[in-house]
Amino acid sequence: MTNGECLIEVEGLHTRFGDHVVHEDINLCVYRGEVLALVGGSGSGKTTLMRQMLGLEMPTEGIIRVCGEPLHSHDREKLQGMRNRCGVLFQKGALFSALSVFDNIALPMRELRTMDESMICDLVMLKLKMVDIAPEHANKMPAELSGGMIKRIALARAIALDPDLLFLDEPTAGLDPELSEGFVELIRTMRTELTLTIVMATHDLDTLVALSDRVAVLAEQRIVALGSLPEVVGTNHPFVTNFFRGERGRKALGCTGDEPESICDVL
Ligand SMILES: Nc1ncnc2c1ncn2[C@@H]1O[C@H](COP(=O)(O)OP(=O)(O)OP(=O)(O)O)[C@@H](O)[C@H]1O
Repeated sequence: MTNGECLIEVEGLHTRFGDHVVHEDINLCVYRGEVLALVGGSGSGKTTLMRQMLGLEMPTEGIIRVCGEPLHSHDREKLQGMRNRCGVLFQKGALFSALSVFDNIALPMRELRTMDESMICDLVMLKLKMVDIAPEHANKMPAELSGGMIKRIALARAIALDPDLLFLDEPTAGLDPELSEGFVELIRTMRTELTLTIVMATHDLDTLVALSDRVAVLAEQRIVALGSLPEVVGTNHPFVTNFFRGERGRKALGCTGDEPESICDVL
């Protein structure tokens, strides 16, 4: 799945907002082709780290390299080119409320200024199809849509420019378990079809288990655990213990009590 190439490399990253220290010496590599999940308490700096990886915010110290090139030394044009290779599904503001479904998905294509309207129309309809939304919804406004549809359309916009990298901030937040399962399945399909590398922040254990190849746990301003799910679950850190162990963790990890020598042993 991955070829060992660091698509995103974070080195010695520190983030401070005034006196408030959010990150202290974060070092991380996101391998091409993997799904890396960022896990941590509220305010542990997951969203900030993703925004920094996108070049939307500057760390106080440290370097982020994308494809080997330091992000924050990029000029505006280069940064925009890099951003065009990234799709983003942020928790808040998933869609522009004043734009129709069609125009929301068309927006990144129009901003490129390289496609004519007929090509944009074909591509928007294709993206809608990819996320399982019927064409008759194209002219609807976001206020007319259910939460599940908004997520799918926001995903269609995130993949509008066929990105290499997808950032997902709490992708299943606000969805009931059934819708959440369907959405996770859709992300899995996209990941395979588009050979995406995904960085995702989530509190949801089911989403984490279903999608991630590796997990990075942010706590006390640092990465306190990093690795595959079994490696992380086996870590003896209070946040990890609270987050993964107990009934909730056993359920999400599918532990029935009959597994010989498995991840479930430590839960
Ligand atoms: N622009 C900013 N100015 C000041 N403080 C900020 C700014 N952006 C983020 N913060 C603070 O940095 C901390 C980390 O925020 P961030 O949103 O990255 O956390 P998070 O782990 O994504 O949280 P959640 O799980 O609640 O979304 C928070 O305490 C937040 O208030």
